[in-house]
Amino acid sequence: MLKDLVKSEEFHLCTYVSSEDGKLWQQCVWSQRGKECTEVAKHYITVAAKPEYHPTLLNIINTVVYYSFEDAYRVLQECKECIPESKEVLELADQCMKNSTKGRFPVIVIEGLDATGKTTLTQSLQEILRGALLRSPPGCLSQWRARFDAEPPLIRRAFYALGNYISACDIARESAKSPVIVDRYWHSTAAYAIATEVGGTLESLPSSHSEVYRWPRDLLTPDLVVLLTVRPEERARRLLARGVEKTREEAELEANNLFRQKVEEAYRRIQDPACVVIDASPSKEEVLSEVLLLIQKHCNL
Ligand SMILES: Nc1nc2c(ncn2[C@@H]2O[C@H](COP(=O)(O)OP(=O)(O)OP(=O)(O)O)[C@@H](O)[C@H]2O)c(=O)[nH]1
Ligand SMILES: Nc1ncnc2c1ncn2[C@@H]1O[C@H](COP(=O)(O)OP(=O)(O)O)[C@@H](O)[C@H]1O
Repeated sequence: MLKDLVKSEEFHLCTYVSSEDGKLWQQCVWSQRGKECTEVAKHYITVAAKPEYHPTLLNIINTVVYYSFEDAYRVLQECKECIPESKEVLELADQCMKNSTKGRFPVIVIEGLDATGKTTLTQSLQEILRGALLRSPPGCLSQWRARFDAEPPLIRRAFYALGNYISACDIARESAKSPVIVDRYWHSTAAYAIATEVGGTLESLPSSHSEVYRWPRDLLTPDLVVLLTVRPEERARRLLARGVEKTREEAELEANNLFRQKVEEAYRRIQDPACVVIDASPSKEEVLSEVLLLIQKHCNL
């Protein structure tokens, strides 16, 4: 490109030089074919204060993380012409009560990266607590999941957000009858969206008090959220042993340690309710008994 510039009749070029006193200057030069370069401007470069939010954060709220049913619903409404499946998702969303209210029984959400043991633990908890086992996105959306996973973040995350609201409707109904165990819910939606959208290192994640981690006002709040964590090598061993096809994001988690760390850190920063972190590396039986103790303590069960 530079050689194309030099061939052109005239061009402007900026270079950065430091003066003896250590100051940094931007020197803009202008040149005409065959003539000497002429300095046209010289600017002193100063260090700006670190912005409150990482630039990639500014477009997260309500474009990849949704904080109300309406915001997520509106995105899929816009997609009805180009993604016909949106109509059916919206019809299911229409049937769910907005602002579903939790029943008198406790609602426990189990979160964690793939292969941390959520499926195993939630099935055992369902049996022991004689509760209902739900998941987000709910089964009624499974047939369209791959379709929306292929869409850009704006649409994909709206799909998962609506999935949480539809699951919330099921949680409200079931928690009137028995304890409810949920395999993934809002924390997964927010953590994967934030970790995917925020570039850079762990330091680029919004600070723990950022509004990006707040719980949606209109989404049913669980009594307890347990985050299962496992050492990366143990998780890889379990994934291999399970031999199940990974989602694109799981493949990404495998390949990209930084992305995995960002997802886990985003999980930990979400508030109201915050996750209770459990090391799920021990045996299934040990993990189960630790989580049961936690449930007894938090939910008086
Ligand atoms: N459930 C859920 N999954 C999401 C969401 N956003 C992204 N994902 C992706 O979907 C993958 C897992 O979806 P699941 O339906 O839980 O698939 P699974 O095989 O049951 O995963 P495990 O529950 O970890 O066994 C996650 O690992 C993410 O890569 C979300 O909002 N909710
Ligand atoms: N505590 C544990 N110790 C050893 N292996 C486990 C444990 N929990 C689950 N597993 C095994 O790890 C694999 C992934 O577990 P799974 O429950 O499917 O995780 P997730 O639902 O989080 O993806 C399965 O083969 C399962 O049998």
